[in-house]
Amino acid sequence: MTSAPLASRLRVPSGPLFFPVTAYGPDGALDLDTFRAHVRGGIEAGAAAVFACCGTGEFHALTPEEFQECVAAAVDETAGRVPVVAGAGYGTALAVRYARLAEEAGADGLLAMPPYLVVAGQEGLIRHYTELAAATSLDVIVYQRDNAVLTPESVVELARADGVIGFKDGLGDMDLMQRTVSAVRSEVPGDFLYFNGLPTAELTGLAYRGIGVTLYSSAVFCFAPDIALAFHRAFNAGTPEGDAVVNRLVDGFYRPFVELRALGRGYAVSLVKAGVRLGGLDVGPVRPPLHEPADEHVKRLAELVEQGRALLGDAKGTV
Ligand SMILES: O=CCCC(=O)C(=O)O
Repeated sequence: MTSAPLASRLRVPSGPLFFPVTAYGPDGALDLDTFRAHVRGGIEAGAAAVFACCGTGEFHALTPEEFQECVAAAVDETAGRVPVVAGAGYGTALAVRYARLAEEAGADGLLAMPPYLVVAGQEGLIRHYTELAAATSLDVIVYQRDNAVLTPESVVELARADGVIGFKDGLGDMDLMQRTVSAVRSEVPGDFLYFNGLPTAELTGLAYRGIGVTLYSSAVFCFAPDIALAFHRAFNAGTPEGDAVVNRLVDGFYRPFVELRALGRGYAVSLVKAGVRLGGLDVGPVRPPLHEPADEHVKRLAELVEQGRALLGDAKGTV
């Protein structure tokens, strides 16, 4: 068990960053046993970190009590082998409450989900994230998406703030992200972490690597860990052979998956959860306001996973 700082444990991950789904029983109640099995399976498959109760984990749908139970279960299942990062969101008061619940549950860090509803200005967003980082001993990764879009100047200020160790981009504006990476590199000494945090981050992995962002979140790891691991190995090889495998997986699996995911609102969560069920673990449905994917889309997902696995034979031995 290591007590190394979170940033050093995430900087060069030995495997994918795992964003588990949250399991519910037939009655819609939290199913901790199945959630534990899902987390255990991801760790045994090679996850380098567990990001519990984040977007894919339906942070928005959990009560504070359920949130703390899930984070504690993830901490227990990892047993210090890999870090557990927990979501913390809504307005500052609630985000701080979630942060304290995560700290009590033994989490190693926080992923700062966007504030709720309001489209705040930069001054308010900076106050929000710095107050969240000051509220507990947990380091914070700021998550840019939806109503939480930051200017490069704001990220420079946050990179200087105590307890803010990284920035996860879920927006996908490469011009903005390049200007942000450049501004922080020019003005803040140290090694700030950046993550490609798009819903299916592997699709744009090479583009983000081109601007120096090599860390990414993997939702595919939830339901097709073998495909996500093959991608991770090839992507991190940084060789022409590895990049050729990356492109084969993008062409034959990730692009068609992203195009399928685009067919339904909330599919970045509900289709991933259906994929976990296809793999044999009954994690239950999504909670409202999300809805279940159409049967034909789930059938197509099963076909895509088989198509992706067929590509793994080609990748064997390449990386
Ligand atoms: O690529 C996966 C995105 C997962 C994520 O960012 C989240 O669950 O919050």
